[in-house]
Amino acid sequence: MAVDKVTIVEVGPRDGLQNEAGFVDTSQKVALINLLSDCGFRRIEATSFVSPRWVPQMADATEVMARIERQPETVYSVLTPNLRGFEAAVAARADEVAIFASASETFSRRNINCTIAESLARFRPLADAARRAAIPLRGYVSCVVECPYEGPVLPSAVARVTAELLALGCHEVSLGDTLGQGSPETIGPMLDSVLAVAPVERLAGHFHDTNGRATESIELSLNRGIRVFDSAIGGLGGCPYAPGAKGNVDTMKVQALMERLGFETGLRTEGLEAANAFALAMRPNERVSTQSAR
Ligand SMILES: CC(C)(COP(=O)([O-])OP(=O)([O-])OC[C@H]1O[C@@H](n2cnc3c(N)ncnc32)[C@H](O)[C@@H]1OP(=O)([O-])[O-])[C@@H](O)C(=O)NCCC(=O)NCCSC(=O)C[C@@](C)(O)CC(=O)[O-]
Repeated sequence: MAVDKVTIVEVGPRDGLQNEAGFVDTSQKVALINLLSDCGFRRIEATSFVSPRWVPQMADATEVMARIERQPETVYSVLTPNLRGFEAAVAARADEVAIFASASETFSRRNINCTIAESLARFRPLADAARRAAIPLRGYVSCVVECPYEGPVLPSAVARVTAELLALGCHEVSLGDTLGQGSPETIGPMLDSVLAVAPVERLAGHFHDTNGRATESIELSLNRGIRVFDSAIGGLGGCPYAPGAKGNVDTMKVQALMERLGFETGLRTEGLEAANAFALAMRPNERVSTQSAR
């Protein structure tokens, strides 16, 4: 019988470390990514080319990309908010770039300092440049069920932004429960709405684990046919513009869930344990709370 496969996108080095209090040394970031590369991940989100004034933790993006030991089969992806970030990502030999929009207006303003419509307009030249350079483009939608500033988010708003990102040329859109407040009761209707406008094979789940219910949301998403999930080793991180949000769902938890449900991830247990121990050891006690660039 063919085994059903799931891809885990390891986002700890970016989504995790962007939120740590105090600057994590570049060597530590590089060592973490190298350990993750040894686990068999085919997709690692390594860093982001954003404004260092907004997210100081990612100020060493170019150096991180230059120093990691790349596995030939692994895609090293980076976040890019604008054309400037894209150009820096290309120069750093990123294999994939990710643009990030929000389903909530206030989160969009707090995170990237523009409205949702403005963000989509800003992404267009970036998407065109990515197409010309044949660099795969990933999209994110933040706040798919709840916004830290506006409260519950309408499923139709998530579907609208997802459709726009796909129209821009994203090969995949990752649905972000930024605040980690999702449950099957809220994730279900959101997925219903998104699946009405997007093919399931173009979607990924990105769940933070603030309430410890991320694996329930993943299980529900699996039942709807989603086979790509983002997670962070050691449960690292959060989002600097989502006060109160805890880290991404822990990669070890997702791996255990997939093993229990009979899905193959291609990840090596020994490697995961080593990377997990390293991530836990590098995790400072305190996180950044709300940051403001202005
Ligand atoms: C989008 C901007 C740049 C707008 O920021 P802005 O202030 O409106 O734009 P700006 O053009 O005036 O630029 C401000 C400064 O940044 C510089 N700058 C401008 N662009 C770049 C660049 N690419 N790389 C390096 N520097 C850049 C620019 O040169 C200027 O420098 P200054 O004059 O102050 O010295 C800013 O808001 C920003 O960088 N935001 C990023 C915020 C961020 O990274 N948030 C976390 C990631 S999203 C997330 O975690 C959610 C996700 C994806 O995981 C899914 C989920 O869970 O929901």
